[in-house]
Amino acid sequence: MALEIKGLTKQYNATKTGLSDYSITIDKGILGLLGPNGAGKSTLMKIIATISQPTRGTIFLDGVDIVSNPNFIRKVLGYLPQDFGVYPNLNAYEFLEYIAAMKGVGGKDLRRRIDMLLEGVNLTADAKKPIGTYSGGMKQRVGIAQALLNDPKVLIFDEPTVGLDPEERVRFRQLISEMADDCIIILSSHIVSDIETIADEVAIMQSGKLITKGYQHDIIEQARGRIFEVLLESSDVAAFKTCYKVIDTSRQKDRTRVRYISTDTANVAASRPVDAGLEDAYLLLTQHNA
Ligand SMILES: Nc1ncnc2c1ncn2[C@@H]1O[C@H](COP(=O)(O)OP(=O)(O)OP(=O)(O)O)[C@@H](O)[C@H]1O
Repeated sequence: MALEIKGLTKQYNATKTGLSDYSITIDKGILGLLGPNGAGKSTLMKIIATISQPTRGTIFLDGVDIVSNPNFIRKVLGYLPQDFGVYPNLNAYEFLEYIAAMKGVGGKDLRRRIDMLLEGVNLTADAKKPIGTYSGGMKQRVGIAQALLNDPKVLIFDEPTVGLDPEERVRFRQLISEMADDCIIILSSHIVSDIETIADEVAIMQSGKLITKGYQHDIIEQARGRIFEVLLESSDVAAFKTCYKVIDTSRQKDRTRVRYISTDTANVAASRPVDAGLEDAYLLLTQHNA
């Protein structure tokens, strides 16, 4: 199973472009979408979920054009939008029953499936309370459960970890990892470490364009030899930031350890090269293409 996206463009109006000639092939497994605000992540997800129409371009799922045949993907789609809304007076169980009816999911196994999903997102104990009384993270978990109701083969999660505490993030990761052998799973996040721990492959986007896509180690490789650390007098850090892209700083007694990107070999005295991670590569690649 594969999604083949070619030349996808979304022009919202004369000045706003959501996607610009975007092409990517997405296979089974978990693909993490990373990109700064406004990169086009939600636009891409909405178009794949057939909520929004592209201005130009094609999307084929297993050879079928889903822009002109949206029902082909809708039957196998689970989607958690960024602005997921719930009915505050329904409890989680009733809400999932309602969504099941909307999706045409029924049958004698429905009750068991809802119970299993509520267990999967750790809401069994609260399933009979009105959703209006839930915390943001609990509502998000209802959203995750509804996306899984129809045993989807294409799963799209727009910022699924927003509001989840570390324990619930781990639970989410386990839940979708179990499905990844058999599904195309696309998720976006602003939190690089979330993508790092969840995704097999990563697509970095910016200004509606794909910058790079690949397995994490191949993307990290692109930052090899470009990441350095130096110990500076704390009073010198502000000036340093005007010359270099600083990734992180940490106070060390009276000095500050600065992690930074240099596209030349570092020419700052006392700098040392350090191993790159996904966050370093992300910042390097998005800075380079800005
Ligand atoms: N309905 C809309 N009308 C006009 N412009 C839009 C609309 N939706 C998105 N845009 C614009 O399209 C671009 C891409 O937005 P999009 O929401 O897809 O980015 P994103 O990567 O999901 O950002 P974020 O991480 O902030 O959610 C932005 O410039 C945004 O302002």
